[in-house]
Amino acid sequence: MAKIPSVHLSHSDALLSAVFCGLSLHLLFNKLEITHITALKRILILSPLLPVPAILPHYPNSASVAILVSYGIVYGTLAASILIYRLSPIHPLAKYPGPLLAKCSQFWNIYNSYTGRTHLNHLNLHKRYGPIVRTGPNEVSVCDADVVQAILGPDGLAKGPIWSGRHTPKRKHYSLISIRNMAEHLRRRKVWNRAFSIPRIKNYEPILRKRLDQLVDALQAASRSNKHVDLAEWMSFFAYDFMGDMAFGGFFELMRDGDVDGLWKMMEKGIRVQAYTQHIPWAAPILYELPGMGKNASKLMNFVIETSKKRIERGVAFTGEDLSSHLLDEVSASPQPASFGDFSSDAFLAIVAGSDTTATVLSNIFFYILSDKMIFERLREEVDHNFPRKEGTAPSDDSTKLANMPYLNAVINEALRLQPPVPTGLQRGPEPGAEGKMVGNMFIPPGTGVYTPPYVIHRDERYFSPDPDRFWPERWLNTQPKVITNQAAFLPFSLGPMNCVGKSLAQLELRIIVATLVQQFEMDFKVGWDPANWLNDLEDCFVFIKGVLPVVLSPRA
Ligand code: HEM
Repeated sequence: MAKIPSVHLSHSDALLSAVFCGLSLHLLFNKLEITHITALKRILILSPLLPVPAILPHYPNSASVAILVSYGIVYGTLAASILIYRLSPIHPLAKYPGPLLAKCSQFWNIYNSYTGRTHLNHLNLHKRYGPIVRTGPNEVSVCDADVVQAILGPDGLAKGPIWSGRHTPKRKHYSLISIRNMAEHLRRRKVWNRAFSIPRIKNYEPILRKRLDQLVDALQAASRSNKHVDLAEWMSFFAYDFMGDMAFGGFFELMRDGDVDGLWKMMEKGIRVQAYTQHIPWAAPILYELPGMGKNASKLMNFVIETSKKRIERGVAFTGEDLSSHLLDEVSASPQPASFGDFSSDAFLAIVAGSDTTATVLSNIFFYILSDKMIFERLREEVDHNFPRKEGTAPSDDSTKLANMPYLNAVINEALRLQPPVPTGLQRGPEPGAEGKMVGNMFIPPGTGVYTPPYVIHRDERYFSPDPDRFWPERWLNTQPKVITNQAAFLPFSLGPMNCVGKSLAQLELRIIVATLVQQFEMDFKVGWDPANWLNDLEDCFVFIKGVLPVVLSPRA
């Protein structure tokens, strides 16, 4: 065995050298956000060996004890130094109040994600501590409409640190949503803006109508069996099939075949894993190496990669205009297609970002309107008035009319307000490597994540009153003088240059589906089912993961 060199220092100086090594590691990690797994492993494994030559002469009979002592002191010092710094008044976020455990460690946030209660937790924290709360060692949550505009708006911050932890480490290519460099984000966003511009969305209406007809037929068939259906599952399958059409011109048939390939389940499991890794970007590469952790995300990604290849083979002439035709620039005279890596990452993003969110909002809308039959009836009256059944007109015939139906849009807005599908995770921060930045009167130090949690802001009575916790669509109708409905504090699709690019498409989907189903079906919760289950089962895993919504349907006479 190779002889370990030794350095002669007194016992206490030798131990101090290990303390010094631990402090230096803290300084290094404080300066640099190291996410390169090999570099991280090397630093963590090799650096505690540096003090060993000084410690060894004091343990002449056992080199392994000397090594253990060195590792113990280095890691112990590193942990203690981090903790003391985080709780000390010199920490740049020291002036913001928050729970002690949150200031100490991100494990507090991981635990909250594990319970699925992050949205409720943030709500309680803001009630207790006020508009700015320190929710992590290097994190704050802001519930103040003016500052929120400054954070998310055009002069605001870049995507926050959670996006480093949400990116699958082995993938070299980033999807639009996880790009933290603002200039690069802007560059990649252009093609998405084009694909989801209002005139383009008109072109997608026939695809939406085809899938809507399929949904209505399937629900009618299900209603004939006299059994209840899980309406939330149907909304998910519908949204997934439609996003498959939108992104690739086809390939998904969950409404027809059920989730035979386990695609929806894979997506949900992947979402849960990311909800943990987002809190500790530096450890994400290590976590993803644990057995089972990245399995579902990579299975789904592989499925999307295969589908992307098939889509390229088919070409726009076969599929018609879809998101891929824009990402691949297929209709241009001198095409400048995205690389295959960027294309498949963005196609993956469209499927996840576009299906789960829409399905959750649709499910929430039906949950709320079935909970209050007066609302259901008022909505149906408006739909019937605009699309009289005896004249044979249908809501899907006229999207412009749908956009101008006040009560329909009030119902949709109210569901988006009370249960925004991204309840907490709108996070921004200074770009990696950049200096800190002022937003409003707040200085945001480098490495900080700033949350603007819609779930909390939407329930603040400064912005929505009276009864901010009540589902009350009338608040959106501007008919009563004392009602406050502050549009600037309404963020279900976020704000600014990194907001939801699919907002107009999503609104179209919501209007068409809700108006059609309300007009075509009688519906009620399954007898004996407790509606309180629905809200209890909503879990904040960055997006909401939902439970079951058992509904009995019958075609309207
Ligand atoms: C009701 C349904 C939807 C809601 C509530 C919603 C909400 C959101 C939110 C809150 C964000 C995060 C923005 C941020 O970090 O500031 C987002 C991003 C995004 N959404 Fe949606 N979304 C919905 C539907 C859709 C649809 C149908 C698509 C179509 C593909 C879509 C595509 C995207 C994309 C690509 C991003 C990333 C944008 C970027 O980083 O520039 N979303 N969405």
